[in-house]
Amino acid sequence: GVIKVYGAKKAACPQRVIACLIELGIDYDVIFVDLESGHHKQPDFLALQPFGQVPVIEDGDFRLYESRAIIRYLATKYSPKNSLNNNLLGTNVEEKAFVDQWLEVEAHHFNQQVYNIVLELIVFPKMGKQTDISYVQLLEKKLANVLDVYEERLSKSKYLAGDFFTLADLSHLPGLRYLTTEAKMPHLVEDRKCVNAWWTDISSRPAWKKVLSLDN
Ligand SMILES: N[C@@H](CCC(=O)N[C@@H](CS(=O)(=O)O)C(=O)NCC(=O)O)C(=O)O
Repeated sequence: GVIKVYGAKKAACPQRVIACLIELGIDYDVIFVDLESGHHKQPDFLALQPFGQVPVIEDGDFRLYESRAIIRYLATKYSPKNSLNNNLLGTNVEEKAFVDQWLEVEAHHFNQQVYNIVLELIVFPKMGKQTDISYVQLLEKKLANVLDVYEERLSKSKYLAGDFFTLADLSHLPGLRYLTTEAKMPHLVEDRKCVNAWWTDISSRPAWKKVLSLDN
């Protein structure tokens, strides 16, 4: 049956899952969860996801949350077997390990800064809360140091895990989009030749462009 994605098409972590579903050519339905109205904190949703966050997927009677766990599950279950150039999980043990390494780096180093930048620059102002500019400047500095590591890696490898696009690259798409648009920090990407070439490449993939064309 069709996979259900509880979330919103404009929300970063649901976008991570939807991009993966489209890359794999899997049918899905988004069940809108209105974060603005706090639906994600209501008992009916908390029964699906105890932390009150989106996305959650349902694949038949199998339910899963945490977007990075979801994309690993989808790629494992639905990747065309023995396909070389579009195996999102990597094609050998070392490459698979690099996919895991860079997914962890994205979650613990990259996303850590981007998430707080988005809170300070986008979420808090919507809630009438002041932006802590000096904290944003600290986050930007930390993120610059993280992206220097990416620049070094991408000077040696076309994609983070090797010669092909994998979940490690895909996982960065929502955060990099925020950074280069609403967060008004495109220089963090554009000032780094290899990071910029990588971002241009992965963000021009049809699946990601499809995600950006979805409403709500
Ligand atoms: N680690 C989780 C994070 C999910 C998350 O933070 N989702 C946000 C929405 S978004 O960041 O994806 O846009 C959310 O539900 N926030 C509401 C809340 O945390 O109360 C994942 O990867 O799924």
